[in-house]
Amino acid sequence: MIEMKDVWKTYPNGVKAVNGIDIKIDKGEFVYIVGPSGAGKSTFIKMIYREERPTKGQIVVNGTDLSKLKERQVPRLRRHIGIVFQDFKLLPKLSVYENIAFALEVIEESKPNIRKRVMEALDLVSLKNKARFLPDELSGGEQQRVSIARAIVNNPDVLITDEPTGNLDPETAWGIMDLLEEINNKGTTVLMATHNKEIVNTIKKRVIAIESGMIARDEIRGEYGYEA
Ligand SMILES: Nc1ncnc2c1ncn2[C@@H]1O[C@H](COP(=O)(O)OP(=O)(O)OP(=O)(O)O)[C@@H](O)[C@H]1O
Repeated sequence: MIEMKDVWKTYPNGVKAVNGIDIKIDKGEFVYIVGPSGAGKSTFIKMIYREERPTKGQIVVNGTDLSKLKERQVPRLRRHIGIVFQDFKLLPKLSVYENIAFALEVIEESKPNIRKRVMEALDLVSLKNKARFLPDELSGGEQQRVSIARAIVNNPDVLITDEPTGNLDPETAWGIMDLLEEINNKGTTVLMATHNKEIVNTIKKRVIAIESGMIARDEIRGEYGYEA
């Protein structure tokens, strides 16, 4: 599903963010990416959806060798990858419905099809009743649920989340975790970069720890392993 072979990333300013990573993540896994601030977690994640390109090494996602991917083929890769950010990144002037539909309209789905799929996604995140609301009329947890609905509306093979609970209070964060587990149980691979010690130590999953751009630990049912 996701495979990295001897992957390195040096940014143009000389920062060595990833220093020789080998990893394999299978279809249907749920993986936490943990590690100190600045360790390279976001860089690792960004390379999977081709937001950043490695300086060296091979990355294969869903059978596609990303180094062979032309710029115009990147949207097709992203159709198989849902992405959720800490700060939601919803479009402020579009309604909840439109924010989610936007992800489908760009791939030229028919209107009835869009409606069906957006409402299914909203149903999954229990927000059908807020379809017409604007993002800033929602709580943080609701906004994060909208961003998850947007990420999964294309039925992606992989859901990548970078600190999805970072801006949420603890109770809301647990609700987001229920949702990510539900999505994972339907077969979607979930990758979650997080600093949330309590969640990692309670909902046990594979833990990949990155330190100084290298894999420091890779455990099947791991612990967070750092002070919160
Ligand atoms: N676009 C960039 N240009 C230059 N350096 C960068 C860039 N993005 C990240 N870095 C540097 O690369 C290193 C790894 O950053 P990265 O964001 O991947 O870490 P992280 O583990 O996600 O950190 P955090 O937990 O704080 O989000 C850091 O030293 C950071 O300053």
